[in-house]
Amino acid sequence: MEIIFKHVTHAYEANNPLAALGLDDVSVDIKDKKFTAIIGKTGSGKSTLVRHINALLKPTDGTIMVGDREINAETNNKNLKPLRKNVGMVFQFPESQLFEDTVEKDIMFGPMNFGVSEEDAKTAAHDMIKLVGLDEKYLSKSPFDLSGGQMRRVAIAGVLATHPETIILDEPTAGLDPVGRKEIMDLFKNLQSEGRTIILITHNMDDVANYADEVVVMHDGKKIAEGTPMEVFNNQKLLTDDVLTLPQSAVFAQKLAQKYFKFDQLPITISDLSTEIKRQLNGD
Ligand SMILES: Nc1ncnc2c1ncn2[C@@H]1O[C@H](COP(=O)(O)OP(=O)(O)OP(=O)(O)O)[C@@H](O)[C@H]1O
Repeated sequence: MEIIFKHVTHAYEANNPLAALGLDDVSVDIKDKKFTAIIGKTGSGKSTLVRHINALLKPTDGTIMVGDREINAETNNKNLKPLRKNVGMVFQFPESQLFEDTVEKDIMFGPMNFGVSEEDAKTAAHDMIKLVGLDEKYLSKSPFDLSGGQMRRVAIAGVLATHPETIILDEPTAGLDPVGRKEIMDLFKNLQSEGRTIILITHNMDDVANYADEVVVMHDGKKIAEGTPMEVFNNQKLLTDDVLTLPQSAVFAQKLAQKYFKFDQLPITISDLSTEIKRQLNGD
């Protein structure tokens, strides 16, 4: 689903003209079926931006088009269910939202809340637990007997069980080990290849380089850049202004460029870097 922000401003403290804006005149087009990463320092407005997509927050000014649904300052809270069914949101530490006494009931909660029958919700729970890489035997366990990584997967399964077309992830891998992180990121990339639109907030620049098609850079409530990961990580102004950090491969390439190698564009993934090094060593 295409999501278009048109001049969106969000004032958390509308009555205080001195307070910083959560969003300041942001226009951005998040493309259908793409994997878009939202990056920027702490407090730059990333979470505020994505919370407008399912109308958890309403703009003070401007509009957001989510498919053909418009969200603006006047949008009321009635009839938001179709939107929220279509836009699944995985918050930071989603396991903190688990509350049922079995994993199965927890995963079924979302679909049943959206009017799906108990039988279909059960089927969804069985399908989704496998999709997130857990055995069906976990369905009868208490979510609170699981490890942190397993709880995270159950919480994600609960969001996926409503079959949202767009999935918003607010640092979904925070606190996971590298293997757990890669498995979860690969899962989201697979969901994208099945036709979902993925929006990821992250502080992990390697995940941006490895998984995203598009990047939006936020700073002080404003969108200050957008483009492919290659374009954004090679944007000298962003680097000089210290608004973003680089993926590890690009940092390594910068070091190599001080002595032995020359890069017209900084490689941003291990595979790009090794291809470029091989090319230069062969004198191509
Ligand atoms: N509930 C709130 N009330 C008042 N101000 C808020 C509220 N939530 C966020 N803000 C402010 O809005 C601005 C943007 O915050 P936001 O949480 O969107 O940033 P972020 O980029 O997601 O940060 P982080 O990376 O730490 O999650 C910050 O100045 C923040 O202090």
